[in-house]
Amino acid sequence: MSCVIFGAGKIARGFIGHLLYLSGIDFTFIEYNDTLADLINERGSYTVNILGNSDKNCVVKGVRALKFSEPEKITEAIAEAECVFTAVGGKNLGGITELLAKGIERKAVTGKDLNIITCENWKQPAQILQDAMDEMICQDAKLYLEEHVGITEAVIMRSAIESEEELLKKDPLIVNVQDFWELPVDASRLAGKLPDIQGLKLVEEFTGFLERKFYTYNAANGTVSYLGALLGYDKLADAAHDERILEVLEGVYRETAQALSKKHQFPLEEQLAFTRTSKRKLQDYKIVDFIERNARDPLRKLGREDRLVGSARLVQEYGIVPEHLATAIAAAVYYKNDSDPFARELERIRKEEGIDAVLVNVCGLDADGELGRLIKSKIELLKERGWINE
Ligand SMILES: NC(=O)c1ccc[n+]([C@@H]2O[C@H](COP(=O)([O-])OP(=O)(O)OC[C@H]3O[C@@H](n4cnc5c(N)ncnc54)[C@H](O)[C@@H]3O)[C@@H](O)[C@H]2O)c1
Ligand SMILES: O=P(O)(O)OC[C@@H](O)[C@@H](O)[C@H](O)[C@H](O)CO
Repeated sequence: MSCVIFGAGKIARGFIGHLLYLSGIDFTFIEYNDTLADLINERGSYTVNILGNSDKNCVVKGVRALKFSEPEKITEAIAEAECVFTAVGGKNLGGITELLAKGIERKAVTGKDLNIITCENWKQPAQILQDAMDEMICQDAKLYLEEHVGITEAVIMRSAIESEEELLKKDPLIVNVQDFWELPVDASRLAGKLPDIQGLKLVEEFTGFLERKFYTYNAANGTVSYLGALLGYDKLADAAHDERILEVLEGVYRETAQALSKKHQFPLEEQLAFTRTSKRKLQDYKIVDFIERNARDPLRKLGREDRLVGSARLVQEYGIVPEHLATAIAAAVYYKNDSDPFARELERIRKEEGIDAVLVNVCGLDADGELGRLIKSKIELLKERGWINE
């Protein structure tokens, strides 16, 4: 029995690889970055640090990685696997479809079930892969794809964070993770059975779970991070205790909870309780997480379907004015970080082409539409407060 994990980054190593190792399941990472793949093969092991519960720290041993430049070996690994996970980032899913299709075609010869589980913060990642496979798979493997391949989603609630410089010197593959162990997976799209993986929880009524998590937890992370960055914070939990940020955060929770409970027909109280678990996590000092990690790649995080603009649009659809989400978006538009190429590009667009260009080309909004105007009014408000000084 074996599994394959596309990606060998923080979630791949710090959650999926960790759970598979604890379950005694053999697995192979498939990594785009050759240097990272080489490092994994050279060292063959890495440490997972459980934040606030070091008794549970774990050395994951016997690990190996294939590079994207080894398509034949990747095809073989997928053909031998029972389950394929992806943790590459939603925007990179298109970069793995060719390899995945080849693997499925090879696996078709065996006629055995294969499940593919996305582990991404993204809108409908399983559907993206399903559509791509439907289009790419050769005629001979089409029936196999239909009857024996499940393409489904997991919701990743554990945070996996880069470790401290000192520890990285000893083990460059080390990952710091939240003391959280459950991996919910949409059961309705599976083909046959999954291997017995510690923490994996099959959820029959999955509808909207990923969207609820994305537009609650990640919208909240974005809010705290982009406002926190403006106010000079470095760590997430510190920013999540600042009363000025909390006021916006509580408003964001109210807005998203109302829309999500209406859309997915959950009682509002249940959705509000979910927001409280998000707030507790954000404020947990044991989870040493950084504004920079959470704010990183603002071009993606300001995208039309992503955590802030996506949730603001959803909120509007349900007749609610996304006042607080618009404040968070205004802060994100002004995110600066010279060491992040995506933040540098955002700054360039903002300064050279103007706010409307950010709203149109980054956020996919009409700059003079209701949300566009609301965001611009919040930018003015943040300037008046002295939070934006540009
Ligand atoms: N880190 C977290 O706390 C966390 C929590 C929940 C969900 N997620 C989600 O998990 C996914 C992975 O996040 P992560 O934090 O592990 O990121 P990461 O950057 O640490 O890892 C992503 C890995 O994918 C590799 N990759 C594979 N194919 C690629 C391609 N075609 N182009 C570019 N890179 C490619 C990268 O080289 C990198 O090693 C994302 O969708 C993220 O939103 C992360
Ligand atoms: O992983 P990203 O870059 O999509 O987003 C950064 C964080 O919001 C994210 O990793 C959360 O910590 C994680 O989704 C757990 O809720």
